Amino acid sequence: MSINDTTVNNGSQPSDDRHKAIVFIGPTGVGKSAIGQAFAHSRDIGFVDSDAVFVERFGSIPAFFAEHGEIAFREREAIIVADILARPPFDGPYVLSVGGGAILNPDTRALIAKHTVVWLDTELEFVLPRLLGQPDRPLLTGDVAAQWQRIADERRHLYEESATLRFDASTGSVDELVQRISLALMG
Ligand SMILES: Nc1ncnc2c1ncn2[C@@H]1O[C@H](COP(=O)(O)OP(=O)(O)O)[C@@H](O)[C@H]1O
Ligand SMILES: O=C(O)C1=C[C@@H](OP(=O)(O)O)[C@@H](O)[C@H](O)C1
Ligand SMILES: [Mg+2]
Repeated sequence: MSINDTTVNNGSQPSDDRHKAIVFIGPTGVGKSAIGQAFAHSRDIGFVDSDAVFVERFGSIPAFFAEHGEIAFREREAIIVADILARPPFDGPYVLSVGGGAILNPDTRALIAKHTVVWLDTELEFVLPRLLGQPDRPLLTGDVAAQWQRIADERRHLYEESATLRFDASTGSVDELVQRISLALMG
């Protein structure tokens, strides 16, 4: 199965462009953190990753999952995203990359709907080599391929409903993807 490169919805736009975020969502391993950061750098705007903020505040994500469980993680993740969007650490537009499960929270979905939401989409075959090399994702235990596919399938409708723009991030370098996303966003 292949994914069409881009799909643009007429998503709601924030009233105040000064604080407009470009929010990267999508399944774990697709490149939200790497591409979000490179995209921000290319446009000389701020970048924040909600997982990085989580680690600053609460330490390692796998250790937190092991000690407190997913529900506790989700509660803190939702608060972090809400804090960033309410009080952005930058003046002007900025990029926010969230964790793959952030969109599970309905309040988070409502908050990001006021911004430009870029869904980085892909399929298992493209991310699996990366995931196998990075055993730091607490939901991907045991059969990593089966777990990734199950989680991606469960969340797909939430990515779809949240996205302003869907982008096939399966192939291409980070810099190439940044250029393609820029073109798709700016026209
Ligand atoms: N297009 C790409 N090409 C090559 N490596 C990539 C690409 N996108 C991401 N990566 C690498 O894959 C890994 C997972 O990317 P990451 O940005 O952490 O994904 P996410 O935040 O969506 O989980 C990182 O090591 C990253 O550098
Ligand atoms: O998919 C998920 O539920 C998660 C994805 C991770 O972020 P990335 O999507 O950036 O890997 C991180 O938030 C945590 O391990 C949970
Ligand atoms: Mg990430």
